[in-house]
Amino acid sequence: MKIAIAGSGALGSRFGFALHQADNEVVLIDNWVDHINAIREHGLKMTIDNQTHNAAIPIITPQEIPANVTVELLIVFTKAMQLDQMLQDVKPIMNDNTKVLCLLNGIGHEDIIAKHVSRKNIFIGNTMWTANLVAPGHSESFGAGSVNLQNLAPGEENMAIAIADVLTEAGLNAHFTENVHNTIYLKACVNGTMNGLCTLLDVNMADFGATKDAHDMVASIVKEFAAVAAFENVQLDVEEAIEFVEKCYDRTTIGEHFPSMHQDLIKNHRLTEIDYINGAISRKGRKYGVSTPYCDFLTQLIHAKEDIILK
Ligand SMILES: NC(=O)C1=CN([C@@H]2O[C@H](COP(=O)(O)OP(=O)(O)OC[C@H]3O[C@@H](n4cnc5c(N)ncnc54)[C@H](OP(=O)(O)O)[C@@H]3O)[C@@H](O)[C@H]2O)C=CC1
Ligand SMILES: CC(C)(CO)C(=O)C(=O)O
Repeated sequence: MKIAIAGSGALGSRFGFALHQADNEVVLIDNWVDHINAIREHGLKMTIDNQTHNAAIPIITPQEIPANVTVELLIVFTKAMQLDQMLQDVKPIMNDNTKVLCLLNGIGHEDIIAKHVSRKNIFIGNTMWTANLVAPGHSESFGAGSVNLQNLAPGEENMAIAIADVLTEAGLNAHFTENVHNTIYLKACVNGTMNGLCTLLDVNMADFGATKDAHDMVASIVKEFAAVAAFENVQLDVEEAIEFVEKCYDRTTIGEHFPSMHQDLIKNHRLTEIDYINGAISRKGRKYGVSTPYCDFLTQLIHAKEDIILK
Protein backbone atom coordinates (compact mmCIF):
# COMPACT_ATOMS: atom_id res chain seq x y z
CA MET A 1 0.00 0.00 0.00
CA LYS A 2 1.16 3.57 -0.67
CA ILE A 3 1.26 5.25 2.73
CA ALA A 4 2.36 8.68 3.95
CA ILE A 5 3.00 9.46 7.59
CA ALA A 6 2.23 13.13 8.25
CA GLY A 7 4.18 13.99 11.39
CA SER A 8 7.08 11.58 11.65
CA GLY A 9 8.30 12.17 15.20
CA ALA A 10 8.54 9.40 17.79
CA LEU A 11 5.41 7.43 17.00
CA GLY A 12 5.15 8.42 13.33
CA SER A 13 8.65 6.96 12.88
CA ARG A 14 7.66 3.80 14.77
CA PHE A 15 4.63 3.24 12.53
CA GLY A 16 6.48 4.29 9.38
CA PHE A 17 9.29 1.85 10.17
CA ALA A 18 6.92 -1.08 10.81
CA LEU A 19 4.89 -0.42 7.65
CA HIS A 20 8.05 -0.04 5.56
CA GLN A 21 9.44 -3.34 6.91
CA ALA A 22 6.16 -4.98 5.86
CA ASP A 23 6.80 -3.92 2.25
CA ASN A 24 4.45 -0.99 2.05
CA GLU A 25 5.60 2.02 0.03
CA VAL A 26 6.09 4.52 2.85
CA VAL A 27 7.01 8.19 2.75
CA LEU A 28 7.61 10.16 5.94
CA ILE A 29 6.55 13.82 6.04
CA ASP A 30 7.85 16.26 8.63
CA ASN A 31 9.06 19.83 9.08
CA TRP A 32 11.87 19.28 11.57
CA VAL A 33 15.04 20.03 9.59
CA ASP A 34 17.56 18.19 11.82
CA HIS A 35 15.37 15.09 11.85
CA ILE A 36 14.95 15.15 8.06
CA ASN A 37 18.68 15.64 7.48
CA ALA A 38 19.59 12.80 9.88
CA ILE A 39 17.18 10.37 8.17
CA ARG A 40 18.39 11.39 4.71
CA GLU A 41 22.03 10.92 5.70
CA HIS A 42 21.86 7.81 7.90
CA GLY A 43 18.40 6.31 7.32
CA LEU A 44 15.77 6.12 10.06
CA LYS A 45 17.25 4.61 13.20
CA MET A 46 14.60 2.67 15.09
CA THR A 47 15.36 1.00 18.40
CA ILE A 48 12.76 -1.58 19.36
CA ASP A 49 13.18 -3.41 22.66
CA ASN A 50 16.91 -2.48 22.77
CA GLN A 51 17.62 -3.66 19.22
CA THR A 52 18.53 -0.91 16.79
CA HIS A 53 17.49 -1.17 13.14
CA ASN A 54 18.12 1.11 10.24
CA ALA A 55 15.80 1.73 7.32
CA ALA A 56 16.20 3.84 4.21
CA ILE A 57 12.77 5.49 4.17
CA PRO A 58 12.20 8.66 2.14
CA ILE A 59 11.38 11.75 4.17
CA ILE A 60 10.14 15.04 2.77
CA THR A 61 8.64 18.30 3.97
CA PRO A 62 5.06 19.05 2.95
CA GLN A 63 6.44 21.63 0.50
CA GLU A 64 8.47 18.89 -1.22
CA ILE A 65 5.50 16.67 -2.11
CA PRO A 66 6.04 15.89 -5.80
CA ALA A 67 3.36 16.92 -8.28
CA ASN A 68 0.90 14.17 -9.22
CA VAL A 69 1.98 11.84 -6.41
CA THR A 70 -0.80 10.75 -4.08
CA VAL A 71 -1.13 8.00 -1.49
CA GLU A 72 -3.84 5.50 -0.59
CA LEU A 73 -3.47 6.04 3.16
CA LEU A 74 -2.29 9.07 5.12
CA ILE A 75 -1.61 8.44 8.80
CA VAL A 76 -1.40 11.61 10.86
CA PHE A 77 1.00 11.60 13.81
CA THR A 78 1.53 15.27 14.55
CA LYS A 79 0.93 16.77 17.95
CA ALA A 80 -2.73 17.79 18.30
CA MET A 81 -1.97 21.50 17.89
CA GLN A 82 -0.13 20.84 14.58
CA LEU A 83 -2.89 18.73 13.01
CA ASP A 84 -4.88 21.47 11.27
CA GLN A 85 -1.85 23.06 9.62
CA MET A 86 -0.35 19.70 8.63
CA LEU A 87 -3.55 18.62 6.88
CA GLN A 88 -3.64 21.92 5.04
CA ASP A 89 0.00 21.50 3.99
CA VAL A 90 -0.22 17.86 2.81
CA LYS A 91 -3.32 18.37 0.62
CA PRO A 92 -1.27 17.73 -2.56
CA ILE A 93 -0.57 14.14 -1.49
CA MET A 94 -4.28 13.34 -1.11
CA ASN A 95 -6.75 12.48 -3.85
CA ASP A 96 -10.51 11.92 -3.56
CA ASN A 97 -9.93 8.35 -2.36
CA THR A 98 -7.05 8.87 0.08
CA LYS A 99 -8.00 7.50 3.48
CA VAL A 100 -6.86 9.48 6.53
CA LEU A 101 -6.20 7.67 9.80
CA CYS A 102 -5.81 9.65 13.03
CA LEU A 103 -4.52 7.94 16.18
CA LEU A 104 -3.54 11.09 18.08
CA ASN A 105 -4.10 11.33 21.81
CA GLY A 106 -6.97 13.55 22.84
CA ILE A 107 -10.61 14.11 22.01
CA GLY A 108 -12.39 15.67 19.01
CA HIS A 109 -9.74 15.48 16.26
CA GLU A 110 -12.34 14.34 13.71
CA ASP A 111 -13.81 17.86 13.68
CA ILE A 112 -10.45 19.29 12.59
CA ILE A 113 -9.88 16.54 10.00
CA ALA A 114 -13.37 17.02 8.57
CA LYS A 115 -12.38 20.58 7.61
CA HIS A 116 -9.94 19.06 5.09
CA VAL A 117 -11.16 15.54 4.25
CA SER A 118 -14.58 14.13 3.36
CA ARG A 119 -16.06 12.09 6.20
CA LYS A 120 -16.14 8.88 4.14
CA ASN A 121 -12.33 8.98 4.05
CA ILE A 122 -11.81 9.59 7.79
CA PHE A 123 -10.80 6.78 10.15
CA ILE A 124 -10.17 7.49 13.83
CA GLY A 125 -8.91 5.60 16.83
CA ASN A 126 -5.98 5.45 19.17
CA THR A 127 -2.89 3.47 20.05
CA MET A 128 -1.20 2.03 23.09
CA TRP A 129 2.18 1.80 21.33
CA THR A 130 4.82 4.00 22.93
CA ALA A 131 7.86 5.73 21.48
CA ASN A 132 10.26 8.53 22.20
CA LEU A 133 12.83 10.41 20.19
CA VAL A 134 16.39 9.65 21.26
CA ALA A 135 17.83 12.19 18.83
CA PRO A 136 16.95 13.60 15.41
CA GLY A 137 16.54 10.60 13.10
CA HIS A 138 16.36 8.11 15.97
CA SER A 139 13.15 6.87 17.60
CA GLU A 140 12.97 4.29 20.35
CA SER A 141 10.10 2.08 21.40
CA PHE A 142 9.64 -0.77 23.80
CA GLY A 143 6.96 -3.13 25.03
CA ALA A 144 3.76 -4.24 23.41
CA GLY A 145 1.05 -2.03 21.96
CA SER A 146 -2.16 -2.05 20.00
CA VAL A 147 -4.35 0.07 17.76
CA ASN A 148 -8.13 0.44 17.75
CA LEU A 149 -9.82 2.15 14.84
CA GLN A 150 -13.16 2.70 13.14
CA ASN A 151 -14.59 4.48 10.12
CA LEU A 152 -16.25 7.83 10.84
CA ALA A 153 -18.86 7.51 8.08
CA PRO A 154 -21.31 4.58 8.08
CA GLY A 155 -20.69 2.09 5.28
CA GLU A 156 -16.89 2.25 5.38
CA GLU A 157 -16.49 -0.69 7.79
CA ASN A 158 -14.74 -2.91 5.23
CA MET A 159 -12.19 -0.21 4.54
CA ALA A 160 -11.59 0.23 8.29
CA ILE A 161 -11.03 -3.53 8.59
CA ALA A 162 -8.66 -3.43 5.59
CA ILE A 163 -6.63 -0.62 7.20
CA ALA A 164 -6.47 -2.53 10.48
CA ASP A 165 -5.22 -5.57 8.52
CA VAL A 166 -2.43 -3.54 6.90
CA LEU A 167 -1.30 -2.36 10.35
CA THR A 168 -1.54 -5.83 11.84
CA GLU A 169 0.49 -7.32 8.98
CA ALA A 170 3.17 -4.81 9.99
CA GLY A 171 3.07 -6.14 13.57
CA LEU A 172 1.11 -3.19 14.96
CA ASN A 173 -1.71 -5.30 16.42
CA ALA A 174 -4.68 -3.32 15.11
CA HIS A 175 -8.35 -3.99 15.70
CA PHE A 176 -11.54 -2.73 14.13
CA THR A 177 -13.85 -1.46 16.86
CA GLU A 178 -17.57 -0.82 16.62
CA ASN A 179 -17.55 1.84 19.31
CA VAL A 180 -14.55 4.01 18.65
CA HIS A 181 -15.72 6.93 20.77
CA ASN A 182 -15.80 4.65 23.77
CA THR A 183 -12.26 3.50 22.93
CA ILE A 184 -11.13 7.10 22.50
CA TYR A 185 -12.58 8.14 25.88
CA LEU A 186 -11.02 5.08 27.53
CA LYS A 187 -7.59 5.96 26.15
CA ALA A 188 -8.20 9.62 27.07
CA CYS A 189 -8.57 8.43 30.68
CA VAL A 190 -5.01 7.07 30.44
CA ASN A 191 -3.69 10.32 29.01
CA GLY A 192 -5.84 12.43 31.34
CA THR A 193 -4.18 10.78 34.32
CA MET A 194 -0.74 9.51 33.31
CA ASN A 195 0.37 12.35 31.05
CA GLY A 196 -0.28 15.34 33.31
CA LEU A 197 0.57 13.64 36.60
CA CYS A 198 3.82 11.97 35.41
CA THR A 199 4.86 15.29 33.85
CA LEU A 200 4.27 17.29 37.02
CA LEU A 201 5.81 14.65 39.27
CA ASP A 202 8.65 13.89 36.82
CA VAL A 203 8.22 10.11 36.99
CA ASN A 204 7.46 7.23 34.66
CA MET A 205 4.10 5.46 34.89
CA ALA A 206 5.33 2.56 37.05
CA ASP A 207 6.88 4.93 39.60
CA PHE A 208 3.72 7.02 39.67
CA GLY A 209 1.67 3.86 40.23
CA ALA A 210 3.79 2.98 43.26
CA THR A 211 2.85 6.21 45.10
CA LYS A 212 0.39 5.98 47.97
CA ASP A 213 -2.39 8.15 46.57
CA ALA A 214 -2.07 7.10 42.92
CA HIS A 215 -5.33 5.14 42.93
CA ASP A 216 -7.38 7.98 44.45
CA MET A 217 -5.95 10.55 42.06
CA VAL A 218 -6.66 8.35 39.04
CA ALA A 219 -10.18 7.56 40.26
CA SER A 220 -11.06 11.24 40.78
CA ILE A 221 -9.96 12.18 37.27
CA VAL A 222 -11.53 9.16 35.56
CA LYS A 223 -14.89 9.97 37.20
CA GLU A 224 -14.83 13.39 35.55
CA PHE A 225 -14.07 11.88 32.12
CA ALA A 226 -16.95 9.41 32.58
CA ALA A 227 -19.39 12.14 33.67
CA VAL A 228 -18.61 14.23 30.58
CA ALA A 229 -18.57 11.20 28.24
CA ALA A 230 -22.12 10.32 29.34
CA PHE A 231 -23.33 13.62 27.81
CA GLU A 232 -21.84 12.46 24.49
CA ASN A 233 -23.61 9.10 24.64
CA VAL A 234 -20.42 7.31 25.62
CA GLN A 235 -20.96 5.08 28.62
CA LEU A 236 -17.66 4.51 30.42
CA ASP A 237 -17.55 1.95 33.18
CA VAL A 238 -15.53 3.85 35.82
CA GLU A 239 -14.05 0.76 37.51
CA GLU A 240 -13.08 -0.75 34.16
CA ALA A 241 -11.50 2.55 33.07
CA ILE A 242 -9.48 2.81 36.30
CA GLU A 243 -8.29 -0.77 35.83
CA PHE A 244 -7.33 0.05 32.23
CA VAL A 245 -5.27 3.05 33.41
CA GLU A 246 -3.58 1.04 36.16
CA LYS A 247 -2.42 -1.62 33.65
CA CYS A 248 0.03 1.03 32.44
CA TYR A 249 2.07 0.64 35.65
CA ASP A 250 3.32 -2.80 34.57
CA ARG A 251 7.09 -2.57 34.11
CA THR A 252 7.09 -5.63 31.85
CA THR A 253 4.90 -3.79 29.32
CA ILE A 254 4.89 0.04 29.22
CA GLY A 255 5.39 0.99 32.91
CA GLU A 256 8.84 2.46 32.37
CA HIS A 257 7.60 4.78 29.63
CA PHE A 258 7.54 8.50 30.37
CA PRO A 259 4.29 9.67 28.75
CA SER A 260 4.61 11.79 25.62
CA MET A 261 3.64 14.91 27.60
CA HIS A 262 6.66 14.41 29.85
CA GLN A 263 8.84 14.07 26.76
CA ASP A 264 7.35 17.27 25.33
CA LEU A 265 7.65 19.53 28.33
CA ILE A 266 10.33 18.18 30.64
CA LYS A 267 12.70 16.66 28.08
CA ASN A 268 12.16 18.79 24.98
CA HIS A 269 10.76 22.02 26.46
CA ARG A 270 7.84 22.09 24.03
CA LEU A 271 4.16 22.93 24.55
CA THR A 272 1.91 20.06 25.63
CA GLU A 273 -1.39 18.61 24.37
CA ILE A 274 -3.13 19.27 27.72
CA ASP A 275 -5.84 21.43 26.09
CA TYR A 276 -6.90 18.41 23.97
CA ILE A 277 -7.03 16.04 26.95
CA ASN A 278 -7.94 17.37 30.44
CA GLY A 279 -8.58 20.83 28.95
CA ALA A 280 -11.12 19.29 26.54
CA ILE A 281 -12.94 17.69 29.47
CA SER A 282 -13.01 21.02 31.33
CA ARG A 283 -14.45 22.80 28.28
CA LYS A 284 -17.05 20.08 27.68
CA GLY A 285 -17.84 20.04 31.40
CA ARG A 286 -18.65 23.75 31.29
CA LYS A 287 -20.82 23.16 28.21
CA TYR A 288 -22.80 20.32 29.83
CA GLY A 289 -22.89 21.77 33.36
CA VAL A 290 -20.61 19.04 34.76
CA SER A 291 -18.15 20.06 37.45
CA THR A 292 -14.56 18.98 36.58
CA PRO A 293 -12.29 20.42 39.33
CA TYR A 294 -9.48 17.85 38.91
CA CYS A 295 -9.23 18.39 35.14
CA ASP A 296 -9.46 22.16 35.58
CA PHE A 297 -6.64 22.18 38.14
CA LEU A 298 -4.44 19.73 36.22
CA THR A 299 -4.81 21.84 33.07
CA GLN A 300 -3.87 24.99 35.01
CA LEU A 301 -0.87 23.28 36.63
CA ILE A 302 0.46 22.06 33.26
CA HIS A 303 -0.01 25.51 31.74
CA ALA A 304 1.82 27.02 34.73
CA LYS A 305 4.65 24.52 34.21
CA GLU A 306 4.73 25.45 30.50
CA ASP A 307 4.98 29.12 31.49
CA ILE A 308 7.85 28.36 33.89
CA ILE A 309 9.80 26.07 31.55
CA LEU A 310 9.20 27.88 28.26
CA LYS A 311 9.53 31.46 29.51
N1 LIG B 1 5.08 9.07 21.98
C1 LIG B 1 4.21 8.20 22.46
O1 LIG B 1 4.58 7.24 23.15
C2 LIG B 1 2.75 8.33 22.15
C3 LIG B 1 2.24 9.41 21.46
N2 LIG B 1 0.90 9.44 21.13
C4 LIG B 1 0.35 10.56 20.39
O2 LIG B 1 0.85 10.54 19.05
C5 LIG B 1 0.95 11.87 18.54
C6 LIG B 1 2.39 12.10 18.08
O3 LIG B 1 3.22 12.03 19.25
P1 LIG B 1 4.79 11.84 19.21
O4 LIG B 1 5.17 10.90 18.13
O5 LIG B 1 5.19 11.54 20.60
O6 LIG B 1 5.25 13.31 18.81
P2 LIG B 1 6.70 13.91 18.57
O7 LIG B 1 6.84 15.13 19.42
O8 LIG B 1 7.77 12.90 18.66
O9 LIG B 1 6.59 14.35 17.06
C7 LIG B 1 5.55 15.19 16.60
C8 LIG B 1 6.12 16.33 15.78
O10 LIG B 1 6.75 17.27 16.64
C9 LIG B 1 7.87 17.89 15.98
N3 LIG B 1 9.05 17.70 16.84
C10 LIG B 1 9.17 16.76 17.80
N4 LIG B 1 10.32 16.93 18.49
C11 LIG B 1 10.91 18.02 17.97
C12 LIG B 1 12.08 18.74 18.29
N5 LIG B 1 12.89 18.36 19.32
N6 LIG B 1 12.37 19.83 17.59
C13 LIG B 1 11.57 20.24 16.60
N7 LIG B 1 10.42 19.60 16.26
C14 LIG B 1 10.09 18.51 16.93
C15 LIG B 1 7.92 17.28 14.64
O11 LIG B 1 7.06 18.03 13.79
P3 LIG B 1 7.33 19.44 13.14
O12 LIG B 1 8.75 19.53 12.74
O13 LIG B 1 6.37 19.48 12.00
O14 LIG B 1 7.00 20.45 14.20
C16 LIG B 1 7.22 15.96 14.83
O15 LIG B 1 6.63 15.49 13.65
C17 LIG B 1 0.50 12.79 19.69
O16 LIG B 1 -0.86 13.06 19.60
C18 LIG B 1 0.75 11.93 20.93
O17 LIG B 1 -0.04 12.30 22.03
C19 LIG B 1 0.07 8.42 21.43
C20 LIG B 1 0.53 7.32 22.11
C21 LIG B 1 1.87 7.22 22.58
C1 LIG C 1 -0.58 5.70 27.01
C2 LIG C 1 0.72 6.38 26.72
C3 LIG C 1 1.33 6.77 28.01
C4 LIG C 1 1.52 5.37 25.97
O1 LIG C 1 0.77 4.80 24.92
C5 LIG C 1 0.54 7.58 25.83
O2 LIG C 1 -0.44 7.67 25.14
C6 LIG C 1 1.52 8.68 25.80
O3 LIG C 1 2.72 8.48 26.03
O4 LIG C 1 1.09 9.80 25.52
